[in-house]
Amino acid sequence: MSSKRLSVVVTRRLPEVVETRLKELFDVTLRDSDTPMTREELVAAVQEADVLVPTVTDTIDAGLIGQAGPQLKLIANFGAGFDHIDVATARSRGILVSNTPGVVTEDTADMVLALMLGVTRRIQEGLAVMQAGEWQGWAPTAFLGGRLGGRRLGILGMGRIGQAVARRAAAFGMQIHYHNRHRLRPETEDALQATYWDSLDQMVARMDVLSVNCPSTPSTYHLLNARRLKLLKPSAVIVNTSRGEVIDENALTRMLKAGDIAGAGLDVYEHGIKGNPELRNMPNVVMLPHMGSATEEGRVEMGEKVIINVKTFADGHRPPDQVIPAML
Ligand SMILES: NC(=O)C1=CN([C@@H]2O[C@H](COP(=O)(O)OP(=O)(O)OC[C@H]3O[C@@H](n4cnc5c(N)ncnc54)[C@H](O)[C@@H]3O)[C@@H](O)[C@H]2O)C=CC1
Ligand SMILES: O=C(O)C(=O)CO
Repeated sequence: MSSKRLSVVVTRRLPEVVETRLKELFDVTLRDSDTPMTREELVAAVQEADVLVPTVTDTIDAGLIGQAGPQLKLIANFGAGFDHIDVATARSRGILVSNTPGVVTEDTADMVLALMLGVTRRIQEGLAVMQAGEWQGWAPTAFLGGRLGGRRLGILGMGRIGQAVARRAAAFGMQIHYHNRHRLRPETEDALQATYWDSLDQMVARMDVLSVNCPSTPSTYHLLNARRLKLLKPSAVIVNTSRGEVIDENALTRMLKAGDIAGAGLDVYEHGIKGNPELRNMPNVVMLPHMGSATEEGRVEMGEKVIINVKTFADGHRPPDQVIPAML
């Protein structure tokens, strides 16, 4: 397939430099407004495109893939997570799927540490007092938080981002623990000085901070359900930058309200962009609008990965970041 003639439809605005390069390489349809496509627009896109470039806000489910024209051959996602794409249905119709892993790792791990500090050092409360002009001056007993150093960090999902979190947290003097689908190789475990827990229940019960870094898949849906959340120590803090669906958000909200855990740092939500209104006004909850990977540099690198995936496909090869259903 000649890359010049490949028809590529992009569902959201991307950094200008990425859009310019896409225009140079392909017959590309870019989005004018920075809003998600409607379902009707997505249907039209899969009926005309050889390659669809969606992102994490698009639902590419079996119903949509079923309406795709026979020309659709690649879904090149702008994003690392691919829980919004029905990869198995795409595969069954001969449509390849690719994503953008790796380039989001360090920025997202930075944000995990920012959320940890935000909650444990009460940054939100301090900020609110300063913004309201209500600061009464330094006091020995004001705004006392907890020290990260010496605390036990449990990482659920020790992949790229989980390991980048471990490296940062170790530099803060935290003790690193993890639960993962597969145990790491001994040399990797040694390098990270990380302790493996086969039992997620046992790890959850012993941690001071729990960072959620696994993908959203059928097997991780509500992995942190009400029963498991109750195992957390009342002094524990939970940080989620993976996907909202991994935590039962209603159960988490109830526990935070009851003071059954100390706090939460959240970048992603189970109940959509409006979030869970009850969470919003809690001083011990730091909420961000899904901005874990949001750096100028990272977004350009994500675009470059998309371009490499599409170009490689156009040149007759499998995209380097091909996603396969077994990865779920
Ligand atoms: N907040 C943000 O802006 C961003 C969020 N993400 C989210 O972070 C997730 C992780 O990204 P990466 O670290 O790059 O993925 P990765 O694939 O490198 O790591 C995920 C790890 O989770 C483990 N895992 C999968 N299922 C599990 C289970 N049932 N129990 C325990 N461990 C399990 C895997 O074995 C793997 O080690 C993405 O899938 C995405 O949802 C990614 C980038 C930015
Ligand atoms: O890449 C992802 O999966 C995100 O959530 C945004 O970078």
